[in-house]
Amino acid sequence: MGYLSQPSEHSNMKPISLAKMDDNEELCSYASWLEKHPSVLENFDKVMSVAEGKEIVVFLDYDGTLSPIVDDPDKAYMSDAMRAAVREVAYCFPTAIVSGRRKDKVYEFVKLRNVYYAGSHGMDISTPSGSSKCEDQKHQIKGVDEKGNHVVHFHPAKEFLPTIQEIIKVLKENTRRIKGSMIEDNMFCVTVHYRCVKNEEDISVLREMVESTMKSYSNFHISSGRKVMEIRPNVNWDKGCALMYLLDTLGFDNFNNVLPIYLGDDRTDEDAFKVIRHIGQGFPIVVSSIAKKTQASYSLRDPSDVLAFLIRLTRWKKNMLQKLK
Ligand SMILES: O=P(O)(O)OC[C@H]1O[C@H](O[C@H]2O[C@H](CO)[C@@H](O)[C@H](O)[C@H]2O)[C@H](O)[C@@H](O)[C@@H]1O
Repeated sequence: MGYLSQPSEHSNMKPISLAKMDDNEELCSYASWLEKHPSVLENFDKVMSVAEGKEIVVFLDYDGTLSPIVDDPDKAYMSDAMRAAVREVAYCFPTAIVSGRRKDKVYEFVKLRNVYYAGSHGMDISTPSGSSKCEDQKHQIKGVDEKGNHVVHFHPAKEFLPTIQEIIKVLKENTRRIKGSMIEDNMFCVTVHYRCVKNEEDISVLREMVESTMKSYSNFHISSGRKVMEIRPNVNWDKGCALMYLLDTLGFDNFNNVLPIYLGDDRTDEDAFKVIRHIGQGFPIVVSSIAKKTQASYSLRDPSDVLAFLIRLTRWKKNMLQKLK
């Protein structure tokens, strides 16, 4: 299943216990953390000095990166200013949004036709032509995307769809009495939300309920996110593999010249950060206002910093083009 031999953390994984269910663990002071993961905004010119002449490809996570974290996942709207900035960036560079959410939902929020979308933590990708290098040809199927374009869909977890629907039904039933909890259908994965569960004891009960339910589904594993438990099928695929797949299918498989920029705030984005480190060039950028363990080289504080960075990136490209005239 692996793509370009990416190592998997999830193969043969059983449901695991969640040692930590909070948003993030603060490690040290933000100031000392910033020395290791400097702000890409404050060091913009220095950082971008290596980018001249390179093919920049931009990858953006959605929740917590393009939209602020809110209580109701159905109301995680991005601002018009952010939408305009992403649109401009996508005119300048190939741009993809890689989200844990189902792809159609992300498109509903973003509403931009000039970006690529990868949903369900990368397990739902549509690109113009698919990949000839992909080891997993049987999961590439011709179809039509949300924008009405003829595309090749890549669905590495397709076989799991009926079981995922069953899990959603069972989880909704089993967790019904936990006030504030919510089960989100993310197509190829499931998210159990507890941001609005006010009673601490209920959070522990919810965790036990989910773990005990998932004992019957050994082909799935549980990971943690920002006040969520994520239930994902055991396929060797993550946001890092999605990044590689997108680079390849969009024609950027010559790693000498490509410079991926990936912005994300969550644990699942760390897989993409690792891949960029492995490629050896590009900018893994974590969005965080607290010090936390990360593979990212640079940081941005919050979505408003992300907005400022995207605007700056577009301006940089326009200046470059101006210089060439
Ligand atoms: O990969 P992402 O685009 O970052 O998606 C990860 C999860 O994001 C959403 O949940 C998070 O944002 C919600 C809205 O702000 C918030 O209420 C929740 O507590 C956060 O965890 C989304 O609802 C999940 O399905 C995604 O898996």
